[in-house]
Amino acid sequence: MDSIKNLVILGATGDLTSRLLLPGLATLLTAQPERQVTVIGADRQADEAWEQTVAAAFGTVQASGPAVDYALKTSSFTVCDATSATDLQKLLDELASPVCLYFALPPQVTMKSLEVLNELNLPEDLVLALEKPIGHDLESARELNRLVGQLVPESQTFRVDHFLNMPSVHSFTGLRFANRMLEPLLNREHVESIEINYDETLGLEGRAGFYDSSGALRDMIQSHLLQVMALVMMEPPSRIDAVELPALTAHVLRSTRLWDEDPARCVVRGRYTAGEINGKKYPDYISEPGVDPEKNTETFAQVTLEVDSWRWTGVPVTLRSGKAIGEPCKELVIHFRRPAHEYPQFPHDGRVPGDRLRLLLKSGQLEFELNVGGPFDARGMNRVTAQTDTADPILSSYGNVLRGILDADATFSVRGDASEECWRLIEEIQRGFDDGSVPLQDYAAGSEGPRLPTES
Ligand SMILES: O=P(O)(O)OC[C@H]1O[C@@H](O)[C@H](O)[C@@H](O)[C@@H]1O
Repeated sequence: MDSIKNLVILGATGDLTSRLLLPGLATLLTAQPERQVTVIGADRQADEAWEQTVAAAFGTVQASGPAVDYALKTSSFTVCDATSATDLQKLLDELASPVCLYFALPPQVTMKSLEVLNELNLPEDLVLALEKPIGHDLESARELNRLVGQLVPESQTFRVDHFLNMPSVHSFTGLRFANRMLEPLLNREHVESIEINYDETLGLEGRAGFYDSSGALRDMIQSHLLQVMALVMMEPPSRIDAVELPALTAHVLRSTRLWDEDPARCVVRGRYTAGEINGKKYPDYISEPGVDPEKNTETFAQVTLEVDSWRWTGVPVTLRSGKAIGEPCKELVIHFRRPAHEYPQFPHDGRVPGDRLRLLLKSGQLEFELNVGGPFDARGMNRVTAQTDTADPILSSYGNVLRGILDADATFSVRGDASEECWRLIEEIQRGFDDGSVPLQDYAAGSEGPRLPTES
């Protein structure tokens, strides 16, 4: 399929468009000056300031060059109710194919819109881009995937996950397969445990409407962290393409189960209470406007899993994400096993600690924490941290997302069955929430989060 020239954003007046989609597109257009993309903003109400919105969003990333100028010149806004058959048919009839419909809409509206599209004559090469959440449980995810499958083939369906498209996550894939230092070690023989942590200082930030029905488990673990885990732990692909990666990441997710049958022993959940971070005061989560205290929504979730496969059985993988955390880590950490043999000349009678590789997800910086020093060196053995700065990416996460969509390349998109596997796991965890075996612990905003199972 030709690369897509007409990008329709449904829900264009929303925050996602101005904060992430348009700046992401601008990074792509700056990097690829020959690309011609026309952005059509669409929403129920007219937006007289659309051109300024596009220009301002492009300005946030210092976009420049012919592709940026072309997009600024050709962009337009159209009034379109995404749940109206007449509006959608008119919109599609007026645009030259191939077209992408990007659903930057609340999930219920997206679902309604997909149902309406099912009644229309759709162009054969129509591409659909769907934001998370894909459903709210396993059954609704299946229903959504079934509906989308009636509209367009899977290869034209993009379930967006911007973590899968983070520059740091892409560069880890490069590090793993572009040299021999890492891939031979990534298995149960050499790896002790893996952590993926995404703690944020952010609190609710006025998002109760969405977040209070979601919580940390669904907002962050169901989607982003499980996807990153699957990419990091997949078998080596024979090609890096939209056939291999979605198949291999789905394989990891199918092999994943809770570390312990009893969620109480491998899941932690918490909710922040009042506190302060960097001089900013946070109220109790339950006092935030729009929050329903009866919902018991968690703002912190930690889950330990096992990928039950020849490569990974026995290696605990912990995924963690919390809001209002004092010193937030956003990282992938691979803990290696200790050396296979002990030498009395080494510290602690030879029991030196295992090495550690840490990837900072936001900056892309890599840290290797290694044991170094000679056995007869009077100074003894040291730990050194070597840092590799891979920051300054050309495309932002959403730039990568949009490159994939506009080139109809689903290599870093979430396949339907993978989204369902994630819900299978979430439902197992949810059972521990519902029966009270995983208590909702309080933690003060600004602290490290709730107490973990190993802490007294
Ligand atoms: O750090 P980033 O790229 O903004 O991603 C984190 C955000 O990802 C979003 O998908 C979640 O809904 C937010 O709650 C979260 O804060």
